[in-house]
Amino acid sequence: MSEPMIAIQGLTKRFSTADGRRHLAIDDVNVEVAEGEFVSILGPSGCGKSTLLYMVGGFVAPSSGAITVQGRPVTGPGPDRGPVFQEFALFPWKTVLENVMYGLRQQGVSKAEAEARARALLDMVHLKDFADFYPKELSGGMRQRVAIARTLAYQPQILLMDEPFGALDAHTRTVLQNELLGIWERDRKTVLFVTHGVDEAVFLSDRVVVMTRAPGRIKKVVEIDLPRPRVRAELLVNRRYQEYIVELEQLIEDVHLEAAGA
Ligand SMILES: Nc1ncnc2c1ncn2[C@@H]1O[C@H](COP(=O)(O)OP(=O)(O)OP(=O)(O)O)[C@@H](O)[C@H]1O
Repeated sequence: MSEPMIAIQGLTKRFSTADGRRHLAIDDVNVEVAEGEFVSILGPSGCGKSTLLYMVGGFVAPSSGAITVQGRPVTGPGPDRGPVFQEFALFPWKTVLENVMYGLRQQGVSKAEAEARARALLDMVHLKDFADFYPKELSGGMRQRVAIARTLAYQPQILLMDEPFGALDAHTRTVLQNELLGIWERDRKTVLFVTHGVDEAVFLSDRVVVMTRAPGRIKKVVEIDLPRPRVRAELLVNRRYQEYIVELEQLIEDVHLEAAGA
């Protein structure tokens, strides 16, 4: 088997709480993600999904265990891993075009080339006519599209997405899920995608990693064996799709019951 794109081994994270105690957030997580694979992390609030993603991004250091990307240990952020995190807001004082160009300019790409690439990406996320707008003039869905374009601009091999569509209305979420799948099917980046949504996880993913309540451990990894390209209307009447939804809903319910001591 070829080397995994991301290998997470024995990963543990402890935080110090305000009163000086140590809080175990992630406990002995082991998972491998293959190149080009779309893997979602699903679990209850506070189980450590974001922390796991931030550690892969190199923004948070593990307490123990190891993360490698293409065999190289993660020691900090790098251009091979592109974050799409809600709190990584767009620069409000820059236009949409300037926001998408920013990372490229930082990397030393010439202004003309950065602009050409940024415009092509804005076209891809259906925002070509909004290049000169400022973030505050856009809807939440449009802002999230800009954030995705900005990350794609510097061509990371891995996309790290932390509930990127969580704050959007149901219709916009569906539209952006379709767009993300379209982009992914075209250039097959490796994606690690944190979500609370069972249907979102099944629709998008090759595999879904279900986590327990805190401290977050892996409860089960469910392989989603559904044909691609995926068309929502077809999946909704697909019996296997429905079975995955039921299986994952049941797993999430079990996680909550276990935590309640039932
Ligand atoms: N910087 C930090 N300092 C102390 N504790 C932290 C820090 N970051 C996260 N935690 C704790 O680690 C645990 C996991 O948090 P995390 O945000 O990773 O969970 P999550 O599964 O992403 O939650 P949600 O689904 O609600 O976003 C929580 O108990 C949280 O309070």
